[in-house]
Amino acid sequence: MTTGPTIGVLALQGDVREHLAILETLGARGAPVRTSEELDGVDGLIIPGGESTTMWRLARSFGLLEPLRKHIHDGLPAYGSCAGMIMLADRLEEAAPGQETIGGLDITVRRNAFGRQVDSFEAELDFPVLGEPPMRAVFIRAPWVEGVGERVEVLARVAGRATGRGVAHAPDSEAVTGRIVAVRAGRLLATSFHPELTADARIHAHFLEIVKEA
Ligand SMILES: NC(=O)CC[C@H](N)C(=O)O
Repeated sequence: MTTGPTIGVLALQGDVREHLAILETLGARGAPVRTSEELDGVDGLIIPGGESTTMWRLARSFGLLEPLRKHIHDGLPAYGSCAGMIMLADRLEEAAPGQETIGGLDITVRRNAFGRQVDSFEAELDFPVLGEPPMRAVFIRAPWVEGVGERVEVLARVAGRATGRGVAHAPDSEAVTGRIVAVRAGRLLATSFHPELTADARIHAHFLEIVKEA
């Protein structure tokens, strides 16, 4: 019997259900991951948006931090959105005291980079590997990528055409224009924004391709 890959969604905290729902629309098998046994059974892992400090503390107290590090070091494909990007970063700016990450991606990520009063905004992003149309990206207290290592491919940057959403304001476009918000290095993919909150499934489909190649 041929079956597709199983994609785990780290289910300690954050928007787990939204990722599982998108996987379902793509016909992929999603599975929440809370234990190291559940982690052993997946072919790829999504780390959702949420709050990276909470996710880190829970991963540590559930004894998942080291298993996560080991699997990712050994080549498990992983995709992190927002807090998930923070969890995959090798280096953090504005980390909470003592905050650790899983790491694996040779990037420096600045937490809450778009500013305190700018809790939330949407922007159209050119995302060449996904083609047309541009990606409508939702940023919620989002990080940006401050710097990338040599082997990291930059997939998208903020173009400055941002619109306010809810009570938040559009960010000052001069300060944010050109900021890196999506990267890939080998089997690791990360975005500052939340594709799981829009109907656009192209990032998840792209991640499924990475998993299938691996
Ligand atoms: N929407 C998000 O995932 C926000 C991330 C959050 N600011 C953090 O540091 O974890």
